[in-house]
This record gives sequence, structure tokens and C-alpha cells, in this order.
Amino acid sequence: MARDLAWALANSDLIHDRATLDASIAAMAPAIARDFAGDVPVFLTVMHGGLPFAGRLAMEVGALGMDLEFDYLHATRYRGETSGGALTWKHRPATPLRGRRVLLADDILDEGHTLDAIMRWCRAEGATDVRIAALAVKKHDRCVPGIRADYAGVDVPDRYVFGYGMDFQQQGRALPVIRALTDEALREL
Ligand SMILES: O=P(O)(O)OC[C@H]1O[C@H](OP(=O)(O)OP(=O)(O)O)[C@H](O)[C@@H]1O
Ligand code: HPA
Repeated sequence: MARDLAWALANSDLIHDRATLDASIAAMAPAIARDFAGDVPVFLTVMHGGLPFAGRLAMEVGALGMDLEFDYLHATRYRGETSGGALTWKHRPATPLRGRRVLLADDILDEGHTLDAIMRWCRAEGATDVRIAALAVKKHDRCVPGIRADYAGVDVPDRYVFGYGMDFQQQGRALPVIRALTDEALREL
């Protein structure tokens, strides 16, 4: 049965409020500015979910005097579903990556398959250094070995989460908070 955003809101819990998320993004910026000092990395937003986080992160590092070269990519394996499948590339970045340092910005590191594939692709394109900034990291032991966020905002529980870029069936990305569906609600889908 199709469920709408009102149903998801009524069957979920608040995990992180807006102030906490914004503060967690601001807290990532000094380490990024330090690690990339003297470089202008290619800043790759992983669409769609990474969009709100990437915009905010860019302003935070910009405020510290660091520049970024913007580009984006879209690789998806959830396609509006609550469990992942095969990864589909919808858009690859146009910026040549050979010899460049890359900073990936995504909303969530869950099982890591998406960022693993993106990192491999960036390296195959000749990037010299590829780092991950993720707003949320889901806590479980199913992550692809070796994949971790170099810069991480908040932890989220092992439940389906939405808001701040993350969708519930393509809805709710504009919520300025992160919510988690109840396990009962997930079973109803
Ligand atoms: O760590 P993983 O288990 O691979 O999942 C994380 C990825 O899944 C989501 O993208 P999604 O496929 O939903 O595409 P979207 O951003 O366009 O919604 C999210 O934005 C991450 O890119
Ligand atoms: O829990 C999640 N919510 C939204 N999108 C996601 N992509 C991977 N995991 C999730």
C-alpha cells in the first residue's frame, strides 16, 4: 500500500533536530579546511540526498577561507525503496578528476555500497585522494569493509531514516531534521 509523508511522520521518531544537524556540519569544517589546506578539491555532491548537506557544508568551509570546485554525480541503489539493490549511475561528473583531490558529500553512509562504488570510480578516473563527508552514519555491522566517513556528522540507529536530504519514497527530503520510521511501520510497507 502506498504511504504518504503524513503517514511517515506519524509513524516515526525524531532522531536529530535541526540545530544538532547544523552544528554537526559546522563541526566538520575545520578538519576539512586543515586536511585540504593549499588545495581546491573537486567537491562532488552525491545527488539527490546529499544536496542539503553539501550546500551547508560548502558554506561552512567557505567561511574558513577554503575554496571548492563544485560538481555532482547521481548514483542510486534505493530508488525510493527502503532497502537497497543494484547501483545505477544516473549522472557522472564532468570535471576531469585526473590528478585531483576529491571530497564526496553524501547524506548517509549506510551499507557503504554506494560510496564504495563512487570512490572506486573516482580513483579509476585518476583522482589522487578521495575522501568522504557524510551527514549521517548508520550504526550496524553490515558496512562494506574498509569504507568509512573521513568526516561524519551524526550517528543514526539501524532503522530507516528520512529528512535532511533523505527520502521516504521520494518525499520528505526538505525536512530540516532526521526522523526514523518505527520498526512496526517498516514491516507494514
Ligand atoms: O550506504 P548505502 O547502503 O549504499 O546507502 C547510501 C546511499 O543511499 C542513498 O541514496 P539513494 O540510492 O536513496 O539515492 P537518492 O540519494 O537519489 O535518494 C543515500 O543518498 C546514499 O547515497
Ligand atoms: O535509512 C535510509 N534512509 C534514506 N535513504 C537511505 N539510503 C540508505 N539508507 C537510507
